[in-house]
Amino acid sequence: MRVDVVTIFPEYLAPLGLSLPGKAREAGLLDLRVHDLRDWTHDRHRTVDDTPYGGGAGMVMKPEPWGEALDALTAEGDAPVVVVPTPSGEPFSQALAADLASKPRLLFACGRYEGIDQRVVDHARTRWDVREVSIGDYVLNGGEVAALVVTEAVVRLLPGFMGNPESLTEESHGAAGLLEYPVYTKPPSWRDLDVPDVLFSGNHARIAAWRHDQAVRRTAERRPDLLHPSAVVDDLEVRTVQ
Ligand SMILES: N#Cc1c(-c2ccc3ccn(Cc4ccc(CN5CCOCC5)cc4)c3c2)n[nH]c1N
Repeated sequence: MRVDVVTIFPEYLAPLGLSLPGKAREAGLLDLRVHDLRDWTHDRHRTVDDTPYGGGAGMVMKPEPWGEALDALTAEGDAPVVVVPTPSGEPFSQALAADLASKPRLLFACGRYEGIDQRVVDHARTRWDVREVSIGDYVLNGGEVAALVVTEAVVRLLPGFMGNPESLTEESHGAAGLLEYPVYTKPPSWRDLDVPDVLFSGNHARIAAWRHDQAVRRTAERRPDLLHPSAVVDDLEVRTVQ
C-alpha cells in the first residue's frame, strides 16, 4: 500500500517511521510519502491560507496549493482514496479501517486553521473516491493526528503485517464486536493481586469461555451500544434470542 500525506507540518508524521508502521515500511508493505503543502505555493511567504468569505474567526486554507498538490501527486501511480480528516466527517471505525486496508493507495489531505476551502473537496470528488473522516467528537487543531490514527489502524490490517494474524480476530471492535477481555502475565501475584485461577487450568475451553464472558461483561458495562439489540444480557451472559 502506498500512503501519501499532504500537510504543512511534515514532521508531525515522523512517528509513522517508528514501531509497526516503520516495520511495515521495512517489509515493503507500506510505501509512505509525506509532502509539505507549501511546496506547491509560489509566493515569497509560501502562503497557504487566507481570510474566510462571509467573515468569521480564523483563516481558511487556499484552494490553489491543494489543487496543485493533488494534481501532482495523482499524475502517477494508482488512483488514491483521498482521505480528508475533518470534525464534520464520517466517524472512523474498524469497518472503515478494513475498507481502506483493501485499497492500493491512500492520500491524506491534512488541513489546518478552520479547514480547507470546500471547493478542494468538491473538485476532488469529481476525480477520486473521497472520504471525509472524523476520529472522534472532540476538536483538534488539524488533520495530522487523524492521519496517524487512520494509518496505524489500516496498516496493521494489511496481509503479512501482524506477526500473529489471529490476534486481529480477537480484538476489540473485531469480528466478535466485543471489547477485549483482561490480560495477565507473570508474576502470578503482584501487590496481593492474583491472576485468575482459570488461566492456570490448562483447560482451553474453560479459558475461552471465561475470556468470552469477561468480554461480554466488560462490553455490557462500558459499551452496551456494541451489543446486538437481539442480545439478552442475563447475568451478564449474552444469549442471542432466536
Ligand atoms: N479527523 C478529525 C478531527 C478534527 C480536525 C480535522 C482536520 C482539521 C483541519 C483544521 N481543523 C481545526 C478545526 C477545528 C474546528 C473546526 C470547526 N469549525 C466550526 C465552524 O466554525 C469554525 C470552526 C474546524 C477546523 C481540523 C480539525 N477535529 N476533531 C476531529 N475528530
